Formats: sequence, C-alpha cells, structure tokens
Amino acid sequence: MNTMNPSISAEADIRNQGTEISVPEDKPEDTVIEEGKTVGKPFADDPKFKLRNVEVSYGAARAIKNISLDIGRNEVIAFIGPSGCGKSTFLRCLNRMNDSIEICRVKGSLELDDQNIYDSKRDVVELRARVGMVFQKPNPFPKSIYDNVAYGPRIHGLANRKSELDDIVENSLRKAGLWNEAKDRLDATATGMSGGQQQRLCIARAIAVSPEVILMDEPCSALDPIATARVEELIAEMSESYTIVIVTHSMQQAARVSHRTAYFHLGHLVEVNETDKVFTSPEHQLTESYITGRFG
Ligand SMILES: Nc1ncnc2c1ncn2[C@@H]1O[C@H](COP(=O)(O)OP(=O)(O)OP(=O)(O)O)[C@@H](O)[C@H]1O
Repeated sequence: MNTMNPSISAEADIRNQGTEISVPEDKPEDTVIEEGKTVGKPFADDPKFKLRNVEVSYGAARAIKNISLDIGRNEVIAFIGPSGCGKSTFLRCLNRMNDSIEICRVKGSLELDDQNIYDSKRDVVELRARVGMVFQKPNPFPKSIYDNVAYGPRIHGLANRKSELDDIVENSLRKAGLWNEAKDRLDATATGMSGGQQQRLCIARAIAVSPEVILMDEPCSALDPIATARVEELIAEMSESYTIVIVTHSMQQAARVSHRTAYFHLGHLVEVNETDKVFTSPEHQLTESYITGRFG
C-alpha cells in the first residue's frame, strides 16, 4: 500500500483507462477460465462481507459468474480488470444498487455481518446508510454545501438539535478534508465548487450517516491529478474507520490505496491477493497479462 510499483507498466495503466486497446500476440484473453475458481486469497478470517457463489444476470446475459469473496473489516480492496468484466456490477450488489435495474437478477449468498443483504425484509434505505457509495462523477445535490451533508442525517433522524446537526456537518467535512475550504461558505451552492471539492463533498455526504462501508466506483476518473491525490490520501485516512471497496481503471491507484486487489475477467474473479503480490508476482497468467498491458 502507498507504494508506486515499478512492475506496473505506465503504458498499461494508460491503456487500461480506455484510451487504447492493445492486440495481444499470444491472445491471453482466450485463456480458459475455470468457473468459480479464484487463485490467491479470496477469503478472510473475520469478514465484513461474505459473498458466495454470486451470479448476476442482465436478462439472459451473465455478467457475474459464480464469484466467492470475503471482504475484511477495515480493509481497502480494489477491483480491477478490463472494461465490461463486471467490476461495477459486483460492487453494486454490496448495497443493492442493482435493485433499480429491472432486468438484473442476483443469485447466491451475500452477507454483511452474517446477515443476508438480499433478505426480502431488509430495509434497503438502512442498508445504504451502512454501505454508502461514491460515484464516478461527483453528484452533489443542487443545494448548499451544508444541506448536502445534512441531508442524510436529517432523513435518518440522526440529530435532535441544530447544534448536533452542525457538529455532524463539521465532522464529516473535516474527515473528508474539506472543512478549511468550506467552512466560510457553508450556505453557498455545492455545484459552484471545483470537481475535486465536489467529490470530497460527496465523500462527506456518505460519511455523515456513519456508514461502516464505503463503495467507490472510479471516484477519481473525473478528477485532475492533484484532486486525485487528495482523494487517495483521504482513502488512506478513512481506511482506519471504514471498509472501502474501490473500482479503478488505474493500476497505479490500486497499488497506492489498497491492501488487497481483486482481478476480474469476463465476469469471473480470476485472482485476489495482497496488492503488492498482484503487482509484483501475480499467480494467474491473465492477471499478469493485464498488469503488463498485454490487453485492456
Ligand atoms: N444496466 C445494464 N443492463 C444490461 N447490461 C448491463 C447493464 N450494466 C452492465 N451491463 C453489462 O454487464 C457487463 C458488466 O458490466 P460492468 O459495468 O459491471 O463492467 P465493468 O467492469 O464495471 O466495466 P467498466 O470498467 O467499463 O465500467 C457488461 O457486459 C455490461 O454491458
């Protein structure tokens, strides 16, 4: 974690951000993958999430094929893999964001703290307060900075008095590294902030309802390098208090922020290992081909 890894080809990192698709000479993408088999260390002793034999389909198309994975408490795990391999689909299962997609079907066993995420009696609003989400594009509400952060606590009745709400807003903005920039303009509209500030505001908004887990779907893809570095620092700080799952196209970013990295390929979970291991000595040929830029 927090190391720049020389074995990741910078060229591969650029390719995998979607600017170029390479044509491999030896067709590593044709490697036969044994369904349900993941090499490395997909399991944990005391997992926050216990996910077993997960299958996700959109209509007749299978997007996730028999994936089993544990996500540890206070772990930062990165999901990487070529475009369309199912990273976002799998991420969205963790707080049921796929529920709104009519044709999407989720099967298998998905547990958060030993409780079934997909239990028909589960309160999905409460689930999403426990498992918050930060999206690719910053999406603040067209409201003031204060009201963006106060929105969740108000809905969930987390503050009885204005002073309590003020404290939650301040603490959330502090944790998101935004307090100094925002404290003198809490009533200003959030959409007037820079992209990087808006993304940190979205992180503050997620933090405000005291989540246990934060899901991040390419949180830096719309940000410049300085704003990206700030969000990455924040992820390192937040990992002391939260479980974080991050989807990223940047292998450099996965290497910098995560403890374990999961490599997805065509709906399969091919390899999960300590991040250093994935980027220095991957066990699976497909992982190696991906991190060295032989396909993207
Ligand atoms: N709403 C949807 N309806 C139908 N198919 C979908 C939907 N969302 C995703 N898919 C399909 O599911 C598969 C996995 O997509 P997903 O977005 O999860 O992959 P990804 O690895 O996150 O891709 P990317 O890196 O490009 O964001 C793809 O084949 C995609 O076309």
